[in-house]
Amino acid sequence: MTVDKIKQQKKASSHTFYSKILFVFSLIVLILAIFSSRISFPRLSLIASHLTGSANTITATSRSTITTTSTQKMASSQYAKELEVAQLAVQRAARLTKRVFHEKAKGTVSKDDKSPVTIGDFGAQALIISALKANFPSDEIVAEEEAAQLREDTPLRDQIWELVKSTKLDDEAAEQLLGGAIKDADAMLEIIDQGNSKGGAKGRIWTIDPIDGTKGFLRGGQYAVCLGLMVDGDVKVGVLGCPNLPVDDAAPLAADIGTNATDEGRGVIFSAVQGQGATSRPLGTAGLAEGKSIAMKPITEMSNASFCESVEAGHSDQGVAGQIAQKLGITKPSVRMDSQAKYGSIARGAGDIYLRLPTSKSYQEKIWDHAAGDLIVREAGGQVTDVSGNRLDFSVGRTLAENKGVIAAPAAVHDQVIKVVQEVLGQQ
Ligand SMILES: Nc1ncnc2c1ncn2[C@@H]1O[C@H](COP(=O)(O)O)[C@@H](OP(=O)(O)O)[C@H]1O
Ligand SMILES: [Mg+2]
Repeated sequence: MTVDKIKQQKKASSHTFYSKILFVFSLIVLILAIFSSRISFPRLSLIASHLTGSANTITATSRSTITTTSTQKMASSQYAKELEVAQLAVQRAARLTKRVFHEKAKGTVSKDDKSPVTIGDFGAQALIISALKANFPSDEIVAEEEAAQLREDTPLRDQIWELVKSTKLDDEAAEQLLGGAIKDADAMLEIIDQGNSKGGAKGRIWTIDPIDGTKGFLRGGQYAVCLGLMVDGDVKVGVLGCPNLPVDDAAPLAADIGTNATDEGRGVIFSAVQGQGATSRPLGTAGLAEGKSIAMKPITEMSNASFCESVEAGHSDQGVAGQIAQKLGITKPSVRMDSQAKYGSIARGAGDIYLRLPTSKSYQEKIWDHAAGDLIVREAGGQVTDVSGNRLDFSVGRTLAENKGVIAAPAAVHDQVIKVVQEVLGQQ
C-alpha cells in the first residue's frame, strides 16, 4: 500500500467519524426541539433543514411560513365574503324599497296576523335571497315573508316582478357577485319561499327582514332592510340598510327623526362582524362606499342621556319605558322611531339607550327583528339583553322564545339600566 493510499483511507474514515458525530448531535437537537413547546413547526423544519442541508426542506419551510401567515390573515378577516355579499345585497334591496317608498300606492296587503306587507317587502326579500343562494347555496334562510298570497294574486305578483327585474346596482362587478337577474316571475316566488327555514342551533342560517318597520315605511318614517348570519345559533355578521337615517354619524337624534323623511343627506348601511367591530357607510346605488368605524357614546351623566323606543305603542310599552327613564334620571323625552334604525342610531352614538318593553305575555319577538342590530350594538361597545338581563338567544327557532323585551345600552351602564327595569317591572 502506498503512503498516498493510506492517507486517503485515514481521511475517509475520519470523515465518516465526523459525519456520525454530526448525525448523533443532530438527532439530540431534534429530540430536544420536539419536546420544547416553545419551538414552532416552521422553526423546527428550519432546524432540520440546517442539519440535513437540504435545499428542498428550506423551500418547504418558507412555504409553510407563508401558508401560516395567509391563514392568520384569513382568520383576521373571517366572514369577509359574507360581509361583502350581505352589504351589496342590502344596498340593492334598499334601492328597490326606495322606489316603492316614493310611490303613493305601495301594493299593501294584509297578512294573516293582520300586519301589513307591501310589494317592497316581497321584492326586497326576493333580491336578497337570490344573492345569498348564488354565493352560499347550502346555507339556510329564515325570512319574514312567504309567497303564498302572491300565487293567488297574479296582478300583485306581476307588479313585484316588474320591480325586481328592473332593480340593479350601477356596478357590473357588484351585480355579477350577487348572481345577476332572477329568471322569471315563477322563479321569484320560489326564491321568496326559500326563506322558510325553521332556524335553530346548528349550521349557517341567514335571517332577513326585507322591510323592518313596515308601518313606518307606510307612514313615511324610518325603516330598515335587515340581514344577519348566524352560525350555530350565534350571530356572526349583521347588516342594516337605513335609507331614511342621516348619513352623518354625528347628526344628533332629533325628535322628528321618525317622521318627515327626505332623501337629502340620508341613507346609511351599518354592519358588523363578530370580533371585528362595527362600521357605517353611506347607502349607495353602485359598489360599496368607504366605511367608518362606529362606537357608542359613553354616558357620563344619565340626565343627559337619550333613549329611543317604537313609534307603535303596541310594539313596546311606552308608559313603562317612561317610568324607567324617569327612575334612571333621564330628562329628555324619548325619541320614537320605527325599525332596527334604533339599534344603528345608538351604535353610532346618535342616541344612547334602546328600550323595548313587552306589551303582552304571549308575544314572541322575531329573530329577523333583532339579529343584525344586536350584533352591531355589541360590536360598537354596547350590551343587548332582554328585560331580565339575559342575552338574546337566536338559537331556538324563528322567534326569541326564551326572551322578553329588549334593553340595549352602553356596556358600562347596562347593569344599572337592567336594575331599574326590574324595579319598575316588579311594581307592575
Ligand atoms: N306586539 C308586538 N310586540 C313587539 N313587536 C311586535 C309586535 N307586533 C309586531 N311586532 C314587530 O315589531 C316590528 C317593528 O318594530 P318597531 O316597532 O321597532 O318598528 C315589526 O316588524 P315588521 O315591520 O317587519 O313587521 C313586527 O315584527
Ligand atoms: Mg320587522
